[in-house]
Amino acid sequence: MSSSLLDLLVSYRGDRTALEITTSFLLVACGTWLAWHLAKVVYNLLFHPLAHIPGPWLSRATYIPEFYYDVVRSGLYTKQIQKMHDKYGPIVRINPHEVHCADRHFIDEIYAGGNKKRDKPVHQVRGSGVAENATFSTIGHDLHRVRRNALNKFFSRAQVFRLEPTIRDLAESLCEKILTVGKEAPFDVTTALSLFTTDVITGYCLGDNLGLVAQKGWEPNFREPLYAQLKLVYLFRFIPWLKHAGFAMAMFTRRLSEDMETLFNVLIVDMPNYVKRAQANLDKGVDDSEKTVFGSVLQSKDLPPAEKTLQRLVEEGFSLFVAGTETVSWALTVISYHVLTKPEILQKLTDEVGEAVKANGGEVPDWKTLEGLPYLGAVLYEGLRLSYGLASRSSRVAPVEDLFYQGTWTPNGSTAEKKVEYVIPRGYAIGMSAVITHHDESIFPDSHSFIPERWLDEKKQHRKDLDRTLLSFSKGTRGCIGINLAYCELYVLLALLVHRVFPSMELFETTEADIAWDHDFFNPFPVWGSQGVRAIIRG
Ligand code: HEM
Repeated sequence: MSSSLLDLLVSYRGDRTALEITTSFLLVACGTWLAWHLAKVVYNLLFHPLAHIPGPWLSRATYIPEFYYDVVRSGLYTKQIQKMHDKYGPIVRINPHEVHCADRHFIDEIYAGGNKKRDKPVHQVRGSGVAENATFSTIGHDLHRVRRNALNKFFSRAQVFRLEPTIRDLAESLCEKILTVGKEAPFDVTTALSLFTTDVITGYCLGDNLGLVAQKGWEPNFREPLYAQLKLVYLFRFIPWLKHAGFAMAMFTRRLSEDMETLFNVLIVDMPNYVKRAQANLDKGVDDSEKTVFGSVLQSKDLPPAEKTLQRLVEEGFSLFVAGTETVSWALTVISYHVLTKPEILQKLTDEVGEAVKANGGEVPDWKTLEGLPYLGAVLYEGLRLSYGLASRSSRVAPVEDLFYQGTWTPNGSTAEKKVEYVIPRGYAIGMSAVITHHDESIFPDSHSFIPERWLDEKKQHRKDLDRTLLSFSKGTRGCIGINLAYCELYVLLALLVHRVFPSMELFETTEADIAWDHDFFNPFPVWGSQGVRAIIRG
């Protein structure tokens, strides 16, 4: 405190020292702060609209447990949520304003489609970093519908069929690269696959792929920089302004790593240029709405001009880039691990794909034909189940209707089934987590094992009832828009890997711990210190 201010304070209260006045002021401020928070705790526990939902008192009263487990302990809150379900039942309150559900029968209510309105919770969306105006991060249902409709056509099945030859070329090139570069030294499988997924998404959405598969080795790639961004998502939920500081810092330090430098060049230099190019083409009357996502969005008649600004489109592009790379490469990594460690599964898969290749004149058939191969499909679905998509919960808010939950629960140590009924009032978040639902033993027995056969019925047909519980792509109006593109990539690349690469590929110093979910930052992460899934080409 400056001496003139001290003088002033002393002159006002001559009988007390400035120190005493300052101390009193601080005590009053702290007391008010404490009283306010205590009042909030009492309100949250006793009078809040979610007060009737069970859960640990500290989670019902404050965000402290979520902050502690997700930020301080790094992505561990989902595990605590699992424990809460074990103790309190299928519906639990995990923070003052949010409920979590572990009952698959409620999926269609939470992740509703059609005309039911579903917002995303603000707390969750804050984690989306700088792409806060992308479709993925849109909070309100109505704005989300407008933004998503503008993208829908570009991600339709018909559009993916049109671009399948490009995906196929890249998949063939990746197999070639693995077979040659993979002979020299063990390589990281996820990184190799992410070169393909990055090229696909940039080629598909921007019209130009980045040429990562075509480059000589595995570097540069975006895996580490993207993971570094993901590791901040929970921190941003609690301190949202940090995302701008974090972005500025990353800009400042980007020259420290070649990968970071390349990623930032794509996001900050290339992405705006792609938007400008699409706008220039539109102005010239050139129709590239089927070639680039920006061309498609700029031509949308439903989207008002405010939604077509350079900044918003760059954020949309950034979000597509992130959503479309790690998800696909992680699913294929998990599948590769299981197939290569289970000879009987590899054999069945090789036989089925081999037959299809024979019937197709020696070539791996197209996506449509591959979709008809039951065992290949079963392996893919089982891989999607155990790679989870998003590992952290994804919640929805029903803004104009209360949700009624009715279910049953048998508490631990009891044999008696209890009826459970709750109303989740409108305006409050409720979500589920794939890492919990995908281990519901009532529908996926021996759920931690990789068993493709569970997806096949007696007639070797795909079991649709299991699909209804698969949350890998989420469900409803906010479900994955890239699902067709993802399936095309997964079918085509997996069939090529089985036919051409797996016969000479061996895992290198890799165990199940390298793929099993240990913690999460949106995406699932294996145990700290994991060296990743590594492999080498023999012979
Ligand atoms: C195996 C691959 C993939 C998985 C497992 C996956 C999973 C998911 C999940 C779980 C969501 C819902 C997110 C939420 O609830 O907040 C989602 C949304 C989304 N995904 Fe995917 N995804 C995959 C591939 C792709 C691809 C290739 C793209 C391509 C662009 C993509 C683009 C998106 C977008 C834009 C959204 C937001 C949709 C919206 O909010 O309307 N995803 N994805």
